[in-house]
Amino acid sequence: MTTRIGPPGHPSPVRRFIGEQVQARLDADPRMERLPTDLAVVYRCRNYLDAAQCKQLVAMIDADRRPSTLLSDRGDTAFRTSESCDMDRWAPAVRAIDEGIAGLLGIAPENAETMQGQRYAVGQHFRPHHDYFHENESYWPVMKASGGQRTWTAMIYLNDVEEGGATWFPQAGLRVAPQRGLLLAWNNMAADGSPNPATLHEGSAVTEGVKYIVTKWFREAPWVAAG
Ligand SMILES: O=C(O)CCC(=O)C(=O)O
Ligand SMILES: [Fe+2]
Repeated sequence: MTTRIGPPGHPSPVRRFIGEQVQARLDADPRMERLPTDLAVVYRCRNYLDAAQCKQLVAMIDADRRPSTLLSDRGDTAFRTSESCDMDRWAPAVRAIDEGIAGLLGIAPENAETMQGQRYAVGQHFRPHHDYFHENESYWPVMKASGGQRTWTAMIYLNDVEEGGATWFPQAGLRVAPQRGLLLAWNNMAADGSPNPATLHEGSAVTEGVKYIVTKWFREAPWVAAG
């Protein structure tokens, strides 16, 4: 999750295969639109969720939110200032959406971490980071044993935001403004299955209003919850 110097990982046939399979599936799905960059594989789907589904997830986030945490022990509390929560995977509404996203990507639902809800108030942000694990960080052995590398990310905006709150990929040159129901999905790996540094992204600060999202991170193998 950090932006340290040095290669974050190595090529991998398994991750390469997952990348190709999911990309082929999304290319064939008329709902999906590939965003214009050669540096990363990023798709958008407008109105993936309807207003009622979004409203229900927002209410669940509001009921359960607490200050967000970081995986890396960078000790920088200003890095991710939003609030977040694990969504209850057994709640019927969450379960249906979980399974829907896994089906959309064609990845086994077991490979996904628990869906995470996130809320940003005015001024809150998530500074530029990678969703993949840096394999030279101290947390890697634990992550490797619990499903391995994060391959694809899927996130959904649950509301329109008055101003700010875009998801910005500074290296890939993409900026996506929040829009209720819009799903964004990208491969955190490069074509050879190694972590792709150009997937660096931030949740820019909200300047007016509040922003709600849900995020799903898919592992290369079935995910085993820590603890
Ligand atoms: O809030 C955003 O737009 C990005 C969120 C994000 O990067 C994440 O949850 O990993
Ligand atoms: Fe992220």
